[in-house]
Amino acid sequence: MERRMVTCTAPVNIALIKYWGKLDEDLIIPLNSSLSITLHQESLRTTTTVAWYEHDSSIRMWLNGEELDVDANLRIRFVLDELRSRSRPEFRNLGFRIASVNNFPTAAGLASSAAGLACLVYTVAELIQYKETFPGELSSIARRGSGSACRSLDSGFVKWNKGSLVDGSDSVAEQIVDDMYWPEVRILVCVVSDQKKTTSSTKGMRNSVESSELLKYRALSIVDDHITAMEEAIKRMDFNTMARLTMKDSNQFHAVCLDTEPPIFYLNETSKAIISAVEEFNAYSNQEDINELSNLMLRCFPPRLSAAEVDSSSPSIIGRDEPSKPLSAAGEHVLGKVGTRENSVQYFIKTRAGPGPLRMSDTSHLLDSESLEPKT
Ligand SMILES: Nc1ncnc2c1ncn2[C@@H]1O[C@H](COP(=O)(O)OP(=O)(O)OP(=O)(O)O)[C@@H](O)[C@H]1O
Ligand SMILES: C[C@@](O)(CCOP(=O)(O)OP(=O)(O)O)CC(=O)O
Repeated sequence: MERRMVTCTAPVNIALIKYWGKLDEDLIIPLNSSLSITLHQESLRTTTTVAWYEHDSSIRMWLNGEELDVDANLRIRFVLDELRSRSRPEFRNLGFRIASVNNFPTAAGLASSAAGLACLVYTVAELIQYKETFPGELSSIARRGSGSACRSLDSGFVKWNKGSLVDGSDSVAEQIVDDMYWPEVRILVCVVSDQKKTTSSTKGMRNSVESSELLKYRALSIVDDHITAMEEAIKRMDFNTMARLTMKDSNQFHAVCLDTEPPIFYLNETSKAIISAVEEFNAYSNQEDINELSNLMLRCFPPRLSAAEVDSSSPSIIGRDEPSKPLSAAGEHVLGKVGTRENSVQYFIKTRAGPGPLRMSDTSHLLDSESLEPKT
């Protein structure tokens, strides 16, 4: 049999209206619909290579060079078994060899599970040459790997409909507009910490479902209206409404975290100072220019790392070595109020909306074609 190996990349998505809480833990059916922006893969991406293994049905997988215990990772197993069962009959007893790398910190709140599981699903689907039998079918498989992953299979702005069927089959993602629709939108990611979060999203949302009264109110009475308003704002390219709703939802999500027993603290003093600085900047100016904002952020939060220390190949990283530029009057005003906090931010990533998963050429494979282990 011809050896088949496929390599693809997939994007990170950042929720503007957040998914937090499951109606069904096993099926990963969310309590509420959510909506995200797909970030450009020139900045943040997962790359995954999947190869068939002809000798038996075993699965081995390496994440960022370290071998994973696939048997212990039920979600990855589920996704792979689900897709393998949809391959041609002669392939169903074969194994997989998989290598994946994230070009950004894993499990630090930068949606690595979203990019990672979306990439895995897309790459295996390419390998087995699977065509969706209904719109969103691949997103419903990715959802079983990690809820937010279902939103990383499309470009631009994407909505995950919670659905209403008990088996979760209509809990799928759909694109609102693609990445070319509103090309002016820019995203500045402030990496405050690149360490693993102390509470994973899965555990955190489980605790919130069990203990937060605010979460129930949010899911039942607030989110649907916010999703409708957000979708309309995106379609008419109304930046102020989109930004206001995004902040409202993010603050509400952190309020739910505080309302959880035991309380979850994802924001630290630096994240709060960043929020205040952006609020000041918006209140004082009509500036929609990302360069103005990033100049100000660099002055208020001079980063600890240089771009080369993070990833010398990425043009989107703004680090310690970025030359500082003169501030506008608004910037000077905010800097005067907020002050300077050296080394509290690791680095910044300036990016924009981008495409969904992409298939790479054969020269990009992460696995050695003979040993089927990661290339060194
Ligand atoms: N490239 C990848 N391929 C497959 N699985 C991955 C990949 N990257 C991350 N994961 C899985 O996702 C887990 C991390 O998910 P977790 O939800 O804790 O963090 P996060 O996604 O970075 O943060 P958040 O969901 O809050 O944005 C990893 O432990 C691993 O199981
Ligand atoms: C705060 C969030 O990023 C939570 C993401 O949670 P996950 O999708 O990582 O959770 P699981 O479904 O348990 O894998 C909000 C969001 O992306 O919508």
